[in-house]
Amino acid sequence: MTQIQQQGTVLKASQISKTYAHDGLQQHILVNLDLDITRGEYVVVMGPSGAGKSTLMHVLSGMDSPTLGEIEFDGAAIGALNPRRLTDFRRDHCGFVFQQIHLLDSLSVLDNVLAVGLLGRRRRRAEVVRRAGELLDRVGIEEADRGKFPAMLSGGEAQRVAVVRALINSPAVVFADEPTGQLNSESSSAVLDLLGEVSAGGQTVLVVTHDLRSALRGDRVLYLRDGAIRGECVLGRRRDAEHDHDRLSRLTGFLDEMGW
Ligand SMILES: Nc1ncnc2c1ncn2[C@@H]1O[C@H](COP(=O)(O)OP(=O)(O)OP(=O)(O)O)[C@@H](O)[C@H]1O
Repeated sequence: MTQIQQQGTVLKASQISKTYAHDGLQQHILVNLDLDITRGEYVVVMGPSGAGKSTLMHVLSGMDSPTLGEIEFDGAAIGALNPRRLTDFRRDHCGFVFQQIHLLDSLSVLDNVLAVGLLGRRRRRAEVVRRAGELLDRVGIEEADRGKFPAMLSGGEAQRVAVVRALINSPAVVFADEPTGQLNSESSSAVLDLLGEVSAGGQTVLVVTHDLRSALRGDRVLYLRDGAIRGECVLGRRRDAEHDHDRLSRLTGFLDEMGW
């Protein structure tokens, strides 16, 4: 895998389809979908339940493979990687906030984060510990809670730890499926601020959400229905996204048009 380009397309999906077979019937979840994502872009995916949003995230991140079509990361087809290289790709370049990727029950909060932070790349432990502390502070996980095991956390706390774990390696692409689904307004803002910052710093962020406030943070909002992108709303970059009325009216207008 080559070095990440400084600009241009970081992730490209060409004519991807995903089909599942149920009782002899085929269910087409993604249908001939094309998508180009620019390095550093903050892309939001919205759409009705069952539209294929999570499936799209799984396929784009190499967690699952498309039935047809190709995904390229930085110009290299990830479908051509053998299982070991694919694991390396995910470890070195991707961060995940997916419901299916649970925290490890046998590790404390801090160790869950460090386990990912110390994987693969040679990084100084002290530096990883410092960064973990900084990120945990940012999402409001107190020092006293960092020795706790996942079973002792609320759903919202676990979700915030999962966000920190996804960011600890400064991955090129952060895939976040409903990262604020279990959070109150204050914690949501903390998580969304962090995602905005990493994107401003050049990392690419992909967020699936049903929440308008979360969607307002995106540079571009895609609307997925029946496995295809039915439209997109380019909001552009804006720091104070939640208080920008023009941005809100453009997004709500777009979502009305999409039948949301
Ligand atoms: N592994 C699987 N095997 C069979 N069907 C699947 C599988 N994964 C997803 N599906 C089906 O694909 C469809 C799309 O699911 P997906 O989770 O991608 O939708 P979504 O847009 O993320 O929905 P939601 O907003 O409710 O999370 C659903 O009908 C789901 O049942």
